Amino acid sequence: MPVIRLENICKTYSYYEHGVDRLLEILTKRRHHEEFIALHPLNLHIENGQVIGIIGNNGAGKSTLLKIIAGTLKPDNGLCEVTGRVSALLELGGGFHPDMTGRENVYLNGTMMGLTIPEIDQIYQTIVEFAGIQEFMDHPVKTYSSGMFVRLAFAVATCVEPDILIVDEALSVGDGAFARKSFNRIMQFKQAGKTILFCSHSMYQIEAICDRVIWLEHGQIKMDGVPSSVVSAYTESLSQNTNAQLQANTTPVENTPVVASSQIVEGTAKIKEVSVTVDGMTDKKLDVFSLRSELCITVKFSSDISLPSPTVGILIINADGRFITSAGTQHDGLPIQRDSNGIATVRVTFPKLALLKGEYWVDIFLLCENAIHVYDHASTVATLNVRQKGLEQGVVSLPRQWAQI
Ligand SMILES: Nc1ncnc2c1ncn2[C@@H]1O[C@H](COP(=O)(O)OP(=O)(O)OP(=O)(O)O)[C@@H](O)[C@H]1O
Repeated sequence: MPVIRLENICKTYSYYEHGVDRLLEILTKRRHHEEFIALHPLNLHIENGQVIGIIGNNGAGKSTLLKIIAGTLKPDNGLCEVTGRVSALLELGGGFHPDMTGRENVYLNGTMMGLTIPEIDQIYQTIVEFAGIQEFMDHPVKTYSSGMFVRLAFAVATCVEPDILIVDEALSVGDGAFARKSFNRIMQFKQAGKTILFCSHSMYQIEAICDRVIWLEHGQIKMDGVPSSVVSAYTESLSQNTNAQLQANTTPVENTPVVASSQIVEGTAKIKEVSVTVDGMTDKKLDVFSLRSELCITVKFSSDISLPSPTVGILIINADGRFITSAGTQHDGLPIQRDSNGIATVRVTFPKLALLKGEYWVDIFLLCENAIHVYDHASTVATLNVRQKGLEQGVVSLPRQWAQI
């Protein structure tokens, strides 16, 4: 039986150009507003324990859908049935009263989620410890920084033992050590078999976490299925639109950049240096001879030594924004030994690089030990300009054997 059942749910927003237009509409009984359909009639069933990724372009209707499931927004029509306690992290400070203290807001939110005061008393300390803002709990939340807001909201949402957790990734993870902690928390929910709805623009994380993905486009379900299929169809559609945008938005950084320096913040890790060489040459733009050149990428990072060693990932992207290939120390089984300061350097070599002609960019990721949470990302550390002999087509040359039968 589904724990979430939506039948013919739809939502239209009204826009009034001037405040007075609402009044005019009532008085004149004539329409003085524009309408925008955010969700067309939509049907969706979600089973208990499923981890659902919601993806789609800006304005596709993801937040609208999630707010309806969370019960903070009423649909215009249709049936929305949700079984169990729902915790949602959708709007920064949503559900918090600005004039009330952190402590009062914990009690307010807890009661709104159906907990009794003794039940909230029992989890209060866990919430405070998870949020790590003990000394601010008696201050009004309007004095909080956005980071403190996120910490408290995440702690409340996940400590009340919800059956269904709805998370907008952008609002859940915050930064620094808290990012890792909150990500681990989401993974614990997954392992405990809870239902999770996870909205993110990071396709990597969607694929890593979810077991079903729903792609929304213009307020309709464009695709619903296993993550690998939906994510590749979505990224394919993005790559058709983003070529020009990517070119405009990406400023290649110097090769061998010092991305971060000195002391590492507790619970985090940083890329310190990256060096990309082709046949021993280092430059911002590198010439590569298909199937002959050797590409060598060296990454130095620093990390919190009290945590397991981070893992390193390399992503090669073409000028259309398509992910051509990736390689990671976790996937490839390289154990990384760090020095006593948490520093290590790893190198990956691609002999006889099998890319075909074209321009490619190299991105570097520093990830947690499970290669899910991203600590740090260095974008376009090098541009590879690949030339080739002959007319072989496509982006990669596959090893092969021909035979006449
Ligand atoms: N309260 C509102 N009043 C009017 N229009 C709204 C309101 N909330 C959302 N919209 C509009 O509805 C559409 C869908 O918005 P929604 O926030 O659901 O999209 P989204 O997929 O979550 O986008 P994003 O990825 O940018 O968060 C957008 O065009 C948005 O401008």
